[in-house]
Amino acid sequence: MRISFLGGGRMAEALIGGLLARQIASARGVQVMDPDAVRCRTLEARFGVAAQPVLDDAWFETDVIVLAVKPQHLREAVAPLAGRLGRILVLSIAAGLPLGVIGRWLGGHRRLVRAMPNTPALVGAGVTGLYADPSVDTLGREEAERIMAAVGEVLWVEEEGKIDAITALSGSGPAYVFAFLEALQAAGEALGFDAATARRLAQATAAGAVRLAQESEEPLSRLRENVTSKGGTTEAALVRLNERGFAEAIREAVFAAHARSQELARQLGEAP
Ligand SMILES: NC(=O)C1=CN([C@@H]2O[C@H](COP(=O)(O)OP(=O)(O)OC[C@H]3O[C@@H](n4cnc5c(N)ncnc54)[C@H](OP(=O)(O)O)[C@@H]3O)[C@@H](O)[C@H]2O)C=CC1
Ligand SMILES: O=C(O)[C@@H]1CCC=N1
Repeated sequence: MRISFLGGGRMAEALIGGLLARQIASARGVQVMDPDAVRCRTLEARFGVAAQPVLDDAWFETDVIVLAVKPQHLREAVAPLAGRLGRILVLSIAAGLPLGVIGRWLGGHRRLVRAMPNTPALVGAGVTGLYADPSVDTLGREEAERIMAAVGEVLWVEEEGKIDAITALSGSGPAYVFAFLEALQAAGEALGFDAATARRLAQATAAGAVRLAQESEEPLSRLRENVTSKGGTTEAALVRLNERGFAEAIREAVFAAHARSQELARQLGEAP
């Protein structure tokens, strides 16, 4: 597959790494356009792909264009693409921007897929939600899925609105997990461990708990109960978490991210 990236930042780098490692594309089949020439040189040195700060005709000799710039920059970034796309599949990973808006910016292009990955993609452990414009054929869907599967799990949704929900849950989700780990590390330090030891204990606990959950068919509540001896230490901790409204705080956080994803396009002056 030939793949051109508009934007060569963190997510593009994760995707390029996964695509090359899994041989879904060869280095010769990947091109990047990013206005930062230093960034281009970094990507060229790391992956052997062609990266440049300008769009030329060769960049359009591709099967798929991945839109990997910040939502706030996307309108300006895609303006030079309008009318030059033909049958190229456009795969947007930008948060909060509906396909209707992107299609308009692309001069009415409909061969569009919207994806919402997350940063564990950097280590091949991402999860991505995908939504295709109804006009996209099976080949287009397969191409999009192969690209995103190079960096982790993929999940299709049939309603575009669900991409905003995926953004709130798994797109932003790694930050909630890191915030939890930071808090656990800080508590460990307060109990007298040095930072490295507290971090190691927090990370090993989270990794082990997630693996146990993945390998178990039990509901998560049962796994929690299995740790919680009556009158024991865990119960003492969970009482405090509940008093502090832990579950409500997570719910409110996810709903805030969801609302933000829904309002991003409106803030850019675009109705979906
Ligand atoms: N980070 C995350 O957790 C996730 C991000 N996303 C989405 O992925 C997209 C990319 O995010 P991320 O990789 O984190 O962002 P980065 O800022 O790391 O990468 C964006 C890159 O695009 C470049 N750029 C800016 N303007 C243009 C332009 N006109 N043409 C081409 N390239 C341009 C930027 O250059 P410069 O820095 O010089 O401006 C930068 O190198 C965003 O839309 C985001 O919503 C999706 C899921 C998760
Ligand atoms: O914070 C953001 O807007 C992006 C989208 C999901 C994760 N990061």
